[in-house]
Amino acid sequence: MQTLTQVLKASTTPSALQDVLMTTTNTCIDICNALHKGSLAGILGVAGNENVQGEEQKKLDIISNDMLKTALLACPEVRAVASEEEDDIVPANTAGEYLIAFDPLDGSSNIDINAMVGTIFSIYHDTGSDAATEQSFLKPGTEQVAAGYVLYGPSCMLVLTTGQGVQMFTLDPEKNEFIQTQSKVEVPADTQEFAINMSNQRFWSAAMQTYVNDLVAGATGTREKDFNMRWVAAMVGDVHRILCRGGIFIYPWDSKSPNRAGKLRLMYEANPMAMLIEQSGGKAHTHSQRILDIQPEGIHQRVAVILGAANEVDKCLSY
Ligand SMILES: O=P(O)(O)OC[C@H]1O[C@](O)(COP(=O)(O)O)[C@@H](O)[C@@H]1O
Ligand SMILES: [Mg+2]
Ligand SMILES: [Mg+2]
Repeated sequence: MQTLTQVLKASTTPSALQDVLMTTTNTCIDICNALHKGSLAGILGVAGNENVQGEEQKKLDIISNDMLKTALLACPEVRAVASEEEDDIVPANTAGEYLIAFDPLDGSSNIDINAMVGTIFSIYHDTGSDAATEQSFLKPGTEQVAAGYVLYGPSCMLVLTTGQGVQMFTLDPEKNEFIQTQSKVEVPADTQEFAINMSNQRFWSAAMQTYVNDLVAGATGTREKDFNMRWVAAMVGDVHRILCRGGIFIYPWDSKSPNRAGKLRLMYEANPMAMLIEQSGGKAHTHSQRILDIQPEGIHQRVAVILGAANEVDKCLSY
């Protein structure tokens, strides 16, 4: 079995990008080790601040953000970073060639119940003689050169794409190294499993309510087949399930917050997951367009997300 380093060395991935990927994923191993210490290290609970999006920050949101920021700013190939937990982009080395956007800890509400969380990252190529600005990051997801996540679950896993399919790696905790455990991930086009936060049902659009009602009606309704439901409450866990055994994941627009397009963030969550899903043969859309085609207007922009099994995403959009 090959290590991540060996897989990258044998690929056409530019060596500078390999450095960025190794820095990112090695830092995730450090985050994993910190998570495993849990209460023993005094790292659980709330930090007492809000992020730029008005969400309560957990101590681990800040710790994992600081760990990634510190490591990436010290990497000569990194031009700038953007994070869900930072108000503004953080310029690094002007001569660096890569921009990294990340959600340092996805599924924050799961931390205190010892359930699945993860780190999601998205990488763009960018050069220039001046320091990077927010504008440098505002590229559509089609321009990502790599995307992935590290899932801190019963085992620690890295799921990665550099635009040539999706590979899975499992952390060997004795060697502190990711080992390739799946070389080609494929999402089946059809499914009988969906993921959505049902408690928001009355706030969805009429069309979304009809679509989900038809799923719930199962074999007795127009779909004429039963559907199972799962909700990890961490996008990283729900997307991982879809990459492992298929399904559809939806975080739609809702009228609880009518002025925002959705809950999830385009740069840190939707774009990297959309690249992974498309690279595995699935689809990723908002209510009206392909996620990877969106021209971002701001680094903290939110979007509605409908992703997973290609035929089921099409079915949902047909409503
Ligand atoms: O609280 P809800 O509605 O179940 O939302 C869960 C969703 O929110 C998120 O936790 C948002 O991510 P953060 O934890 O990074 O803010 C997603 O991972 C997840 O899909
Ligand atoms: Mg998140
Ligand atoms: Mg987060």
